[in-house]
Amino acid sequence: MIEARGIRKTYGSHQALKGLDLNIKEGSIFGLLGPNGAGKTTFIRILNQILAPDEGEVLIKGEALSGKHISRIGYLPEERGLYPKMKIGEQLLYLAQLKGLSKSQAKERIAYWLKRFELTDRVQTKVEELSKGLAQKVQFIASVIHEPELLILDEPFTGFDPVNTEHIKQEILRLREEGATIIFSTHRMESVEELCEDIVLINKGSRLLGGPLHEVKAQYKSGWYQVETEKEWQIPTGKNWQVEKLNAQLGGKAYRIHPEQNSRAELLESLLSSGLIEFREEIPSLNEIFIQSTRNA
Ligand SMILES: Nc1ncnc2c1ncn2[C@@H]1O[C@H](COP(=O)(O)OP(=O)(O)OP(=O)(O)O)[C@@H](O)[C@H]1O
Repeated sequence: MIEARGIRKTYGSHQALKGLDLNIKEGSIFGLLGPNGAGKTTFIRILNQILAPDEGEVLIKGEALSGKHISRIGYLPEERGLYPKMKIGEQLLYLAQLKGLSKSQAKERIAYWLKRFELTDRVQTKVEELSKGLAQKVQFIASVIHEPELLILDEPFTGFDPVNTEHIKQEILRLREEGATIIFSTHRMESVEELCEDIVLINKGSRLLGGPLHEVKAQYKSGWYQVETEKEWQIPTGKNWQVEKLNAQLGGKAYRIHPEQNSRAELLESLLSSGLIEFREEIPSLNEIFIQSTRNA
């Protein structure tokens, strides 16, 4: 859906993007990650054509990104941009028409979305009279009202309570099911783990790592296992395995074990003879991967 090649952007003497390359698959939820100041917003602004790159190109379905794509993109910016004095209904009507909907189409979709978000009775309420979470819902509606093919969500969960966060997650998944490609930028790694198939982590304007989330996680495995056995377990003789004792959770004996490479089968066999209750490979969280990789960069 999106191919970015060699994107460079400089503000004054500061290079915000230093030749960024990335690919985003059609119909996927793509995590655009990176520490503060990495260049994520700059890239998002380039996709939205608020900024032009100094060098490089962005292709959308193989075509150079241009003005004609604007109505096919939806954007939920991190800095929210609603007019505080406008009523919700008027506000959405205005924004939907800006994205190319006719008045009657816009009214129909507004009614549909306000109902979905239980805001129908607030249609005459001014944005400034809404709580942060309700205003966020209106902003979310504004970004999806024209049924964009590409939806860019910058920190979409800010200001939402856990129930509304879950509601928005379900809406995002539903939009993906309906065919939208979604770019999701956030510092909340646990929601990236829940939603994204592919990620890119950018740091200081360049790609640090990326790919399918499960492959990224596999690359960062430490080789440690957490296990619980019914009986005391002894390391088989002649093995140079590292072992730490843990608190048992299931009434047995618990360990953290790092066998030598390619010894997983042997480890399992040995544990089985002590009555294996639980066996779990330690998979690093995306949060750990983020911290470790950006610290080492
Ligand atoms: N208009 C601007 N003028 C000058 N420098 C800018 C401007 N906008 C961004 N920058 C700088 O460019 C770099 C990248 O900023 P950008 O906003 O793209 O980062 P980000 O990854 O979105 O960060 P955050 O996670 O903090 O939102 C930063 O060093 C920032 O200070």
